[in-house]
Amino acid sequence: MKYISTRGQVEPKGFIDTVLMGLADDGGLMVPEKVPTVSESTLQAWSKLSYIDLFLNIFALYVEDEIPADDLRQLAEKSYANFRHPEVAPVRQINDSLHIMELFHGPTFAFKDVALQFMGEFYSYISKKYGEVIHILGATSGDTGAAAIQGVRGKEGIKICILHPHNRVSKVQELQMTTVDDQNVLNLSVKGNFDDCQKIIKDLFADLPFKKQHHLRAINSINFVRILAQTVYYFYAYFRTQEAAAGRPINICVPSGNFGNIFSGFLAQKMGLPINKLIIATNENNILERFVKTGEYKPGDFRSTHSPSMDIQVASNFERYLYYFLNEDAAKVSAYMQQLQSEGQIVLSGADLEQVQQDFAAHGASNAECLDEIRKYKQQYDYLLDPHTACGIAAYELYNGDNEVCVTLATAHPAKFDEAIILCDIKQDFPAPIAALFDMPQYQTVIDHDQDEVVRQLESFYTLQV
Ligand SMILES: N[C@@H](CCOP(=O)(O)O)C(=O)O
Repeated sequence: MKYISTRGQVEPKGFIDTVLMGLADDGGLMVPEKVPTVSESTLQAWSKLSYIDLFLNIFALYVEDEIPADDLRQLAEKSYANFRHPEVAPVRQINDSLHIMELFHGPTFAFKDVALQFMGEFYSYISKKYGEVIHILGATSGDTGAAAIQGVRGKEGIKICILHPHNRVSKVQELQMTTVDDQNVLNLSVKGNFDDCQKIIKDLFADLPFKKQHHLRAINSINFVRILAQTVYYFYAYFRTQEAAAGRPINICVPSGNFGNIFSGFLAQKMGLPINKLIIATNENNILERFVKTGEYKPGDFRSTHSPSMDIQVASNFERYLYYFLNEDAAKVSAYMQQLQSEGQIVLSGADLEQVQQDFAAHGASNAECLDEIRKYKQQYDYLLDPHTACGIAAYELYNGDNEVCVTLATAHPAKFDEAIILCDIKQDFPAPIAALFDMPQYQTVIDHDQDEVVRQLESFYTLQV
């Protein structure tokens, strides 16, 4: 299995080099040269596997012999040992048509742990086995940062710097990141929004001499391994719902900001998982909804919402979708991305738009809708949704058809977003690890939205002996 760039200017790479490269050196995103497909009989055989065995079977198709099978098993077992649920990602049936896959049983109570616990172990393995220097640079709207830091804190040979938007993440998200006192962690709180943070890190990754000199590694979903690790739970969700669905089509509804989570579902579908509909849920930052409904992909005005992890206008994995949408034509992808940069938009119409609408349905929930869903599900089912999952539920209610079953992905635990829960007049008890954060000192550097300042911070952090 080799990996290539969506823009076609990178020599094919193996799995490990692809992970280490992160953002492709030509500015594109790495994708498998050929997506492996699985037969019906394989799906049948996989449907009874435990989460870890399923993970190993799927990874085997992408990693081939680059990592010995025993090593990969150890890495996977270590990655999921800290999850609070033995199934890793359990599925709960809420009513006849709705199932919720709880992806928040990892150390930082968000779906990001599922991939980032593995990435932490993987980077540590690569650092020990090959002596690679691992200097992680990432941007977060709240959840990725906390999960990435948790995945590598205190690990030898690894340093991590995370940019988050100052005062634009929830209090718990901020505490999860900034109460970590390990010397290998640097939190930069940037006066700006998530898109500003993501742009800074992408520009630094695109500066190849800088990237090489400082051994920059990515943990965001620009890194293909993030996508792959998330693909596993789509298979798991499908298999765990099949019995209750009793032959009815199964849809999956996905709260998504950076398009990484939903793209993992798209990849699972491409591999042969018979997901009926992929439903994108987002908030008032509804670029993805507008794209699916009108064909116009155009970043709009940034809004602060009750679901801050999805406060994103420029969705980085959109480019991976474009690549497959354009029949893997890298020259066309480059032209579209060039157009996005110069004209600020991409517009699809006619048969192209119809194709997009076959691939996805999408809904951007308003702030009011989000809170209404939280109240409603607490009242009707005594189930407390976090605000991102609530946006997902709003989308499920709109797009799940009669006689269809839907798995909505619960991407975070409500305790991470008490600001929204309080607005619904609901009182929740915090799980102990979250409650403990409020008594801890914080470590972060607040900086202006200024790339040169980030460079200065990185240069001193990466040369620091820890
Ligand atoms: N919602 C994310 C934003 C970054 O997305 P990623 O999937 O590319 O890491 C967050 O919580 O940080």
